[in-house]
Amino acid sequence: MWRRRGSRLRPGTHVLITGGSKGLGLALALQCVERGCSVTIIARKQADLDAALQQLTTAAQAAAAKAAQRSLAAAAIASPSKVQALSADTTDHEQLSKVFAEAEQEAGPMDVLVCNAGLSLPGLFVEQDVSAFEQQMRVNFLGSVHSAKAALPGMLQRGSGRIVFVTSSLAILGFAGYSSYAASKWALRGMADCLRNELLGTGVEISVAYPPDTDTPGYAQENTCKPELCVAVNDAMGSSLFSADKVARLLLRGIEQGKYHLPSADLGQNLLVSGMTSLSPKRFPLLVHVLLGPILPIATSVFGWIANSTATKYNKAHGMPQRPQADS
Ligand SMILES: NC(=O)C1=CN([C@@H]2O[C@H](COP(=O)(O)OP(=O)(O)OC[C@H]3O[C@@H](n4cnc5c(N)ncnc54)[C@H](OP(=O)(O)O)[C@@H]3O)[C@@H](O)[C@H]2O)C=CC1
Ligand SMILES: CCCCCCCCCCCCCCCC(=O)[C@@H](N)CO
Repeated sequence: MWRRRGSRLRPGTHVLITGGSKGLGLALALQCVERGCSVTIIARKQADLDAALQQLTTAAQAAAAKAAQRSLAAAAIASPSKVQALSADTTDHEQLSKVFAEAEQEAGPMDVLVCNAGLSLPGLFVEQDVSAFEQQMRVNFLGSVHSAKAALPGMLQRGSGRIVFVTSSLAILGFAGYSSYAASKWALRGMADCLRNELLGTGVEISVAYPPDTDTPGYAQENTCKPELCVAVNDAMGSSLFSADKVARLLLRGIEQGKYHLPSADLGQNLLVSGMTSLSPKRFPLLVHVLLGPILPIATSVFGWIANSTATKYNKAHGMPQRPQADS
């Protein structure tokens, strides 16, 4: 097995989070600040950045006061961690490189980059415009490519760093309503697998996150255009909604442990991730899989059957053209 190097998130560690002004990104930023890390958040809208920066600054002051009370490191007592909020669009390479340089000038070399900025536009394939495919590819996939490309040269030069790609449960499986979104997240997962192999031994490491449904502004937004069929399949599989705090806590734990596949709050999902056929390390030790034997493929088949029968019934009930019946 490969030796993992954890990324301790301690005072002074500089974590840069794209899409850190809201939702999961903001939850991650707040928890990093609580640990005393220097945090840079990046997003487009200035008003949201300002509001987030205020929250982060308050959290940084509280963390410094708490550290002082416990008389921890003198440095932490003297100065709360650095927090900054910078406006950039992750799909614009030039803008992004400029703000990354600015961020590093202020808070030191970037130790951890979290490529989190993204959006979900659910829709049925036959109804959704190609522009939705393009937009999600541009932000979810290419935005993360630009971010990683802007951070990598410095990390390679220093021989250390971690890049975290936030994908989705929909980078492990797929069902009705997510054809455009899942494609962008599967692309990201594929790139991460290749990049991980390419960077072995350089000291720069990769992590991939697969969040489940998470209670964020983005989730509320996607629900305004989610097709009924998508909701039906999602519900039939018993998918639940998790708080951004909980999802963020698990991700940061996985980052600190140096995991490639970051843990999810959902056991079924963790098993699915572990069972993925790829060359990347298993989420659970190989022995667990050997001992589980046929149980995992049987369990995933049951979920597959549920997803398929739900969609088949829905399409029949809602007047989708049906396959002609053979003459009897
Ligand atoms: N919530 C969920 O159920 C799940 C979410 N995810 C993934 O987690 C990530 C975060 O999601 P969530 O917190 O729900 O999203 P939110 O919509 O709540 O927040 C998205 C953040 O990304 C920023 N952002 C969006 N586009 C860009 C861009 N082009 N350049 C820079 N910043 C951008 C937004 O700010 P601004 O608009 O100002 O730029 C905002 O800060 C996404 O990648 C999403 O796909 C994965 C699985 C489940
Ligand atoms: C042993 C086998 C167990 C199988 C468990 C299967 C559980 C399926 C849950 C599907 C959840 C989909 C979440 C989408 C999250 C997302 O990305 C959107 N909210 C877009 O933002």
